[in-house]
Amino acid sequence: MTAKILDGKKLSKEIKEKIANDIKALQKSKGIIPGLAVIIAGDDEASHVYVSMKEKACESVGMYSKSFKLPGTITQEELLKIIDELNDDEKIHGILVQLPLPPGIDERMVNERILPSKDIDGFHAINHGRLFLGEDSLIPCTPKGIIELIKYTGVPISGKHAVVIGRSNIVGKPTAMLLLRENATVTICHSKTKDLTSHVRSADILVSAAGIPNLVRGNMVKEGAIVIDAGTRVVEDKLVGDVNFNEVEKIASWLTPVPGGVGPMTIAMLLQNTLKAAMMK
Ligand SMILES: NC(=O)C1=CN([C@@H]2O[C@H](COP(=O)(O)OP(=O)(O)OC[C@H]3O[C@@H](n4cnc5c(N)ncnc54)[C@H](OP(=O)(O)O)[C@@H]3O)[C@@H](O)[C@H]2O)C=CC1
Ligand SMILES: Nc1nc(=O)c2c([nH]1)NC[C@@H]1CN(c3ccc(C(=O)N[C@@H](CCC(=O)O)C(=O)O)cc3)C=[N+]21
Repeated sequence: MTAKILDGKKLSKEIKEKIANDIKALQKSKGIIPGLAVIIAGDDEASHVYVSMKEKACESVGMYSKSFKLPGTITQEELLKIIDELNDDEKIHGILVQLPLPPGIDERMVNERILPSKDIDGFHAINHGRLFLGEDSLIPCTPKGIIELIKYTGVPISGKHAVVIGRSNIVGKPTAMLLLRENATVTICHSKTKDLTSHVRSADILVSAAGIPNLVRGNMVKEGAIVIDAGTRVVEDKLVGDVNFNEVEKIASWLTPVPGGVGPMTIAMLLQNTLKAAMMK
């Protein structure tokens, strides 16, 4: 079997076109232009690249965006003050604080300061809690994008065995919860998992979000599985995922590339969440 490529770039483009139309309609009916504020502290090069991608994406769909490029020496108090101002800013519907933050700043405290209704990353405890309760909420962008990609295959999720590698609060855990919501039987693996291969081998749907290149090899994957590679790591100036693409391509039914898979979907979902937050007003 040769896997069909799950093209996140193409799907994200389709989603962005729909968002652009919805924004026009919202502006016409209610006079609202969705606005996103992105805060970045420090001068990590990769983070700045992501932030400029987000700015460009906002512009491409007609969204208002405002970026705060802060020095790595910013104090927690100063950062919290900016969030307070943005919470009160009528033009801003979504606030994103680019992670990781400089050392000494409490990420949880910062995320909890964002109004849950403006938390378009879905990292506030209220939004995590709502997701776990199965209530409507702002859902973290990467997990949301992963589910969209799986749905795009047209293969039903219900009753399938889904294996998620990784249990972080921003990718692994919410992805597992969304798969459960779609009625998959879910296994979560992590660094202490014994015999990762035996779990992965029984997966009809595999999502890898560990950040370890070559973690998933061809001989670990079940014939015909859907494989989503959320991992990203720069190796010799190239962006690589967790999955050995050439090996797994021969076994899986569907496979996401890196780049061009989960990454562009994350950005599309960020815009979708900002639109949703603006529409909730
Ligand atoms: N494309 C995109 O839009 C995005 C991509 N990413 C990428 O996704 C990956 C994960 O991100 P994030 O969740 O923030 O990362 P974390 O480092 O927070 O989490 C990594 C997870 O992988 C687990 N893990 C590490 N090594 C192994 C192993 N050998 N076997 C099984 N599990 C393992 C860890 O287990 P334990 O909990 O035991 O430590 C942990 O749960 C990264 O590569 C990141 O760059 C992230 C966000 C967005
Ligand atoms: N508060 C917060 N929210 C985030 O959503 C968040 C964050 N912090 N910190 C960093 C991670 C990482 N992240 C990515 C987004 C897009 C791509 C993406 O579009 N990547 C392209 C390639 C880009 C390249 O070539 O480097 C792709 O995979 O095709 C990747 C990674 C969002 N993150």
